[in-house]
Amino acid sequence: MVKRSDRRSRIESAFEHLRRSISDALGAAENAHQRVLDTFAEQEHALRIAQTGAAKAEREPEQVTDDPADPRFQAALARALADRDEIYRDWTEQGPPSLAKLVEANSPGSASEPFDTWLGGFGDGDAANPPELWRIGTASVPDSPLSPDFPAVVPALDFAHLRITTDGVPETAETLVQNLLLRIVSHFQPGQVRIHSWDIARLTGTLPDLHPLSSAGLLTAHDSTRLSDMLDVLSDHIKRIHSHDLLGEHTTLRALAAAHGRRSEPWRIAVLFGNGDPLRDEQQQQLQRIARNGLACGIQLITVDLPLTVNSSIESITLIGENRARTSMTGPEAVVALDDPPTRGQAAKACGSIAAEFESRRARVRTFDDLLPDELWQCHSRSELQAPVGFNEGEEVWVRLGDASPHTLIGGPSGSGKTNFLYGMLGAMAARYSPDELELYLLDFKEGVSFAQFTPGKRDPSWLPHAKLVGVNVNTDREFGLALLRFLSDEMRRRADVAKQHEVTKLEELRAEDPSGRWPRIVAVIDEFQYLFAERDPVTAQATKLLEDVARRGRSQGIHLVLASQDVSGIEAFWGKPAIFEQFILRIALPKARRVLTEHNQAAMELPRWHAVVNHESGVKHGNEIARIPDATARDTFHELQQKLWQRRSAGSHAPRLFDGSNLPKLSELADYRKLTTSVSTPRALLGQIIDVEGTAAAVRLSRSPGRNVAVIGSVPEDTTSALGAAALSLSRQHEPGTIRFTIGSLLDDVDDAARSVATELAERGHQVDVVGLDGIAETLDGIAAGIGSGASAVRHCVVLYAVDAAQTTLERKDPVTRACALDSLRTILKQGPESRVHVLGWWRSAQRVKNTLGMGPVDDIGAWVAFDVHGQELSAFAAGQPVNWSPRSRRGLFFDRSVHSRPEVVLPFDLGGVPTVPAQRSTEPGETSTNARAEVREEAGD
Ligand SMILES: Nc1ncnc2c1ncn2[C@@H]1O[C@H](COP(=O)(O)OP(=O)(O)OP(=O)(O)O)[C@@H](O)[C@H]1O
Repeated sequence: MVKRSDRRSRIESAFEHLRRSISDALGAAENAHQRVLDTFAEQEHALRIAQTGAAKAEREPEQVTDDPADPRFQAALARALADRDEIYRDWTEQGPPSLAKLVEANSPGSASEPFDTWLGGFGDGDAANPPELWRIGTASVPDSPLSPDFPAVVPALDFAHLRITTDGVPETAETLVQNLLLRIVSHFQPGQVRIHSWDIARLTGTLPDLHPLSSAGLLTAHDSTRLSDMLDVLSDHIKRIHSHDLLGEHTTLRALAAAHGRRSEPWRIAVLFGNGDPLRDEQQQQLQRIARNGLACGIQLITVDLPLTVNSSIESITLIGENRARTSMTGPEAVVALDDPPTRGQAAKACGSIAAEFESRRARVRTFDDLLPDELWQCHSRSELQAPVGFNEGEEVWVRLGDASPHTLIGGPSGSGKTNFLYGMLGAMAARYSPDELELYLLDFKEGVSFAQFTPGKRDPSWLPHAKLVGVNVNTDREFGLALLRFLSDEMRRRADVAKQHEVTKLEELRAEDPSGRWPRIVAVIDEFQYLFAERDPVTAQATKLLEDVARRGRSQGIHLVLASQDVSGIEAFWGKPAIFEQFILRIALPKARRVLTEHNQAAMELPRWHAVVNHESGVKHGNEIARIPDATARDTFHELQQKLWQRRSAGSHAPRLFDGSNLPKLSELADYRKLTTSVSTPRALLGQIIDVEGTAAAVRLSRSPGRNVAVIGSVPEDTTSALGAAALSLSRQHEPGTIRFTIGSLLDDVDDAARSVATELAERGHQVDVVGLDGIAETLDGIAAGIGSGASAVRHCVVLYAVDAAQTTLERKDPVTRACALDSLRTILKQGPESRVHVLGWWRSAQRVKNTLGMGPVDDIGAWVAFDVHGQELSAFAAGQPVNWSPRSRRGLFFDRSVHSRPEVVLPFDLGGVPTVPAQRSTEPGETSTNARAEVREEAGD
């Protein structure tokens, strides 16, 4: 029995164990299950919190769970908030302060500062470097921890259009736009920003606080029914700016302004208030086009409730009620609390004073000084030259010489102010560009000394450091115009050759390739240039050819022509050659100028005094800019500037070469004369000065070869004695005493003093000089001829004969015994002398008389000649038989050296300085004088 009860208790305890085990096992499973459920619930909460946003889940937990107290939700929320804080930490600590700092630095003054610090003043912001971002309010990210504030800014002006979408309350948008525009118009000089507004819903225009700007034309409120007018105005601006300002390397006004340090056009901001509906098709398309192309031209659109889709940069602001907005700049998370506006009175007052300031600037009489920059010589001429020349309603009107407008034509009747205009333009350029950036070649064909101011004078030693050449009183010396064109053409070729070596084609590229080289732009001014083409002759033909060359190819080599004329209508060479004329893209028409602008452009006819039409579009009407031209020739204008520039000139700066057609060049000052030295094997006899840019001497080399004699032909003693004297004096300079001797034949009373003066001067220089009169000439020539027969001497012998033909009878007188005459001796000297170092420098009073001396044969013994007041046809025999086209003119000669010339060239006789060319008075008989002179000279020469 015991056994049975034991067994039962064991079974019961076994069951008990089993039950406990089962119970334990079941309990553990339930716990595990619960844990899994909890984890799952928490993750589900986390997922929902993530979908809703941690901040919203915290703010409105019932959006995420039915039981916000559920610890599993709380755990998930705590973790989400901790993660968010971790993610935001960097931004929270550094983002807002660094943003505020960036805005402060990049949006100075009215671009970001509170209204009360600047409202009511006039800005002087740098329009070449405008702020990119403009403040509209204070932003925060409500869902971020601590939610620190930061300034909310939007791009404006060149950088982006602005699209505003309202919440149905357009007044908020209007305040926002007004605030932004107030900041912008107050930032720059009055006039730098122009506003256009249009409101579909309001006939009276919008932006009431800005209304005072409209009195000065700074705000144009367009009629609500005439949107097209506004769009047309903007489209026209874009077209004009493209064809006017953006022709060169720059594709935006902003880039152009950055390169030149100034804004050539004001900004135009167009504000359009719509009603949410798109515009009519063609208006919408036009608006899209403006949006696409406007920013490059400084045209910014601000649209309100107007659908607009463009590829160009556009920022959007969406108003969300209570003066709050979201912007594309700050992203969807940030909310912008828009700035409160200033009071209406404050804003209107500020706009009123901006308008008044603009008006008063516009009305101010601008002077020559206003054409000058604050700092001299700060500009580079790599791509073009530009400078203001006048003012339009107070705004500067600029001219540009560059690829797009290489050359200028200036027209206006006498007294209309052409010379004054040139002074203004050249002054404005010379003040901006240093002489390494700009060189000037200035020629005035009219009588007078208009450009002489640029060269040193007796009272004022200053000169314009940019000027290389100044030609005044050139009216009869058309060859000088030709010489300038030839010089420019040669320079153009030289530049093109160097460019080629650098494998480029244009000056601009050459300057980039050769930054250390000196490649200034050249401006060549020819005033009254019609004189150059005044006759139908070879000068006109050559000038036309050269002008065409320079006009066409000068643009790429930085060579710019500025041609001015009273009347361009009669210039056949010009009008008959469209290829030339087309290159003169910049036209300046002074009041009543004819044919400078196109036929249908009559603007010059209505111009008031001291105004000009400046037109960079070949004179067509839409290129007209009217400018008031300041007085640049009055006292203390150009002259004062020249003084300043002269003081700044570099150490090596030389005064410009002056060609003054009314004065003769002084032999003693001529570079070619001063350069003469004794260390030459073949001396050169200088006869006059060639009409060229350098002022080269007309020189004949007296080598030991046949024909190296010089004939001076003509009946005007002052010219011919100058040529003979200059020849003798220049030869003396190339010989040590004892290595040359002179025999001066003074054969005409009228020139005896001139001959004797030269003889005295030669003797004073230590040379042996014999002066012989009519009485002794035959014997002297016979002696020299006989000497030639006995071989060459080491001493050069110059036989200088004043008026050979005056001794013709004497020379022809035959020796009764030998039947020989001195004329034969002269012919022998002419023929055989040069090889024996004996040269004749003779003056004959006509071409026929030279022939008489030479006899029947050819004229080869006269290798070089200079002729004054002799007609061309008389000279052709002396110029290898070619026709010589020359009408004599006062104080000019024709020079030909058969060994170097293909055709004769024009020369000026020299002013010999102390050595008189013609005697003032005669007191004694020629024979006596000669004898006395001989004695004197021999004495002085120590002979
Ligand atoms: N913008 C101006 N403001 C004041 N005076 C001016 C202005 N332009 C020219 N003048 C004056 O008018 C006169 C004639 O000017 P300027 O010599 O420049 O004319 P021009 O067209 O070159 O005449 P011309 O062909 O006869 O030489 C000068 O006395 C000059 O001082």
